Amino acid sequence: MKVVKFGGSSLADAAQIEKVQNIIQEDEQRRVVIVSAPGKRNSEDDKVTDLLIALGSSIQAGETDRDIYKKIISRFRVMTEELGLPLSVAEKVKDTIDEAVEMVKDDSSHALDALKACGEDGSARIVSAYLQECGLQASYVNPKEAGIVVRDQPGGALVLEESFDQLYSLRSRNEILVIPGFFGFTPEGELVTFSRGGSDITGSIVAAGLKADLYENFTDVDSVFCVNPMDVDQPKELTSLTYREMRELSYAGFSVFHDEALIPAFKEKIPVCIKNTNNPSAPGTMIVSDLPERESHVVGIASDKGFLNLYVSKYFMNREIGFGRRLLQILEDEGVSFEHAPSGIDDMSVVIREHHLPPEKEEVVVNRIKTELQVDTVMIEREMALIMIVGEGMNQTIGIASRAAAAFREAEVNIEMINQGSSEVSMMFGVKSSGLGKAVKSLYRTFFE
Ligand SMILES: Nc1ncnc2c1ncn2[C@@H]1O[C@H](COP(=O)(O)OP(=O)(O)O)[C@@H](O)[C@H]1O
Ligand SMILES: N[C@@H](CC(=O)OP(=O)(O)O)C(=O)O
Repeated sequence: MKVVKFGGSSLADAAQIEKVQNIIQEDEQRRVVIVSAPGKRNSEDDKVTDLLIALGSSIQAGETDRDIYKKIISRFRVMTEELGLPLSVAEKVKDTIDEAVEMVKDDSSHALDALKACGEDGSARIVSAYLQECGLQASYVNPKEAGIVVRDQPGGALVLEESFDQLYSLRSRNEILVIPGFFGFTPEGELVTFSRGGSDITGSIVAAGLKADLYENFTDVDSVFCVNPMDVDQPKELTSLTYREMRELSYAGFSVFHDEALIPAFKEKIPVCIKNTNNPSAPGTMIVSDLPERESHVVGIASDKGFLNLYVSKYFMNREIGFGRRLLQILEDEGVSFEHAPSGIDDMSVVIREHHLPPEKEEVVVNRIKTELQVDTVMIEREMALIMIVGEGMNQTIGIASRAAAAFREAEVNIEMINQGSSEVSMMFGVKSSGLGKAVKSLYRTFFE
C-alpha cells in the first residue's frame, strides 16, 4: 500500500486536480491520499493558506477583509465548477470557512488554526468528490476520524504516539481515503495545525501509522536537487538520499520537504519518494535508511537567510561552571529558541532565527545578559545566513573543509562561523547574508561540477 501526498502546487486549480486523479488511478496501491491547500497557480498568485492567515489577522484587527474572503471562496468555487462537481461541494467548503470565521470573531481558542486548516479541508472535499465523479470509490476522512491526535501547540502541533495504532485500523477500509493534511486534534478535540508546510508531516504520520510500503510526496519538481534551484540554474538531481541527509537539508533550507516529516517515516523505515505531479513518470528522489557507499561524500548544499548571532564574551568563561546554562536559561525564560551555540575559551555565540528575537525582546535579553552574567561584551549581529553542506561519511573524509574554505575564498566571502562535529552528516558555515548567493554558487562549482 502507498500513501501519497499532494502539495499545494499539485492542487492549485482544476487542471492540476485532474493530474492528481490520473496519478491515483494509474496505481491501485495508491490508497490513501493526503492533500494540501491550493497553492500558487503562477508566481504572482496567492497560496490559499496565506489568504486564510491574512483573513484571520484582519478579523482579529476588527476589520474583516471582505476582498480576501471573496478570493478564498472564489478559488474553491471556480475549481468545483471547472471539475463539474455538484454545487453542494462548494457550499460545504464555504460553510466550513464561515464557521471558522465566526470562531475567530468570537475570539475562541484555536480559532486561527481552525481557519488555517480550511484550505486543506476544502481540497480534501473537492478531491474526494472528483475521484467519485470519475468512478472511483473514495471518501473524505477528517483527521479526527482518522485518529491523528496531537499535542496542543497551535501552529506547531506534535503528533502523539496513540495516533499510530488508530491510523492502522484505516487499512481495513476498502476504498481510496482522502485526508486533509496540516492538522490534527488534541485529546480534548481541539483542531491544531502543524507548522507551515505541515501536510508533509501528515503524510509521513499516516504512512507510518498504516505501515505503508512507500510514502510518495508529489510536488512540482522532478527530484530533490543538490542545491535549491532558486540559487543555481539546473542543479544536479539526486536519485537517493538517507533520512539523516534529507532532514539536515530540509532543516537548513530545502523547502521541498518538511524537516519534521522525516521522523515518523524514519521510525517505521518507510521509504519516501519525492515525485513530480507534472511529470509523474520521472523516477524522483528516494529517501531511505541506508545507502551503499557513494563516490562523492557531499550530496547537498542547503542555505537560509534570516539568522542573527548573539555574541557574548567574558574572561575566564571557561572556568565559570554553568555559564552556558545560564545564558541559554535567559533565552528560555524569554521564549527564544536557538539553532546553534558554538563556544570558545572566553566566548560563546548563539545563532538564533531573527524573527525569534524581535527588537523589543532583544533589549530585554541583552540587558539580562549584561546584568545577570556580568559579561565583558554582548553584541548582536543581524542579517546572517547559514550554509550547510551535507553527506553521510563526510566527516570522516579528509579535505572537505579545506575545499569548502577554498570555495568561500574564491567567492570572496568571509566565513564568520564554522560548526562541524555536532552532526555526523553536516558542516555548517555562517556568513553575512549579502555573500550568500556567491558562496553557494562557488560551493556548488567546487563539489558538483
Ligand atoms: N533542493 C531542492 N530541490 C528541489 N526543490 C527545492 C529545493 N530547495 C527548494 N526547493 C523548492 O521546493 C519547491 C517545492 O516545494 P513546495 O513549494 O513546498 O511544493 P508543494 O506545493 O508541492 O508543497 C520547488 O518548486 C523548489 O523551488
Ligand atoms: N498549506 C499549508 C501546509 C502545506 O504543507 O502546504 P504545501 O504542501 O503547499 O507546502 C502551508 O502552506 O503551510
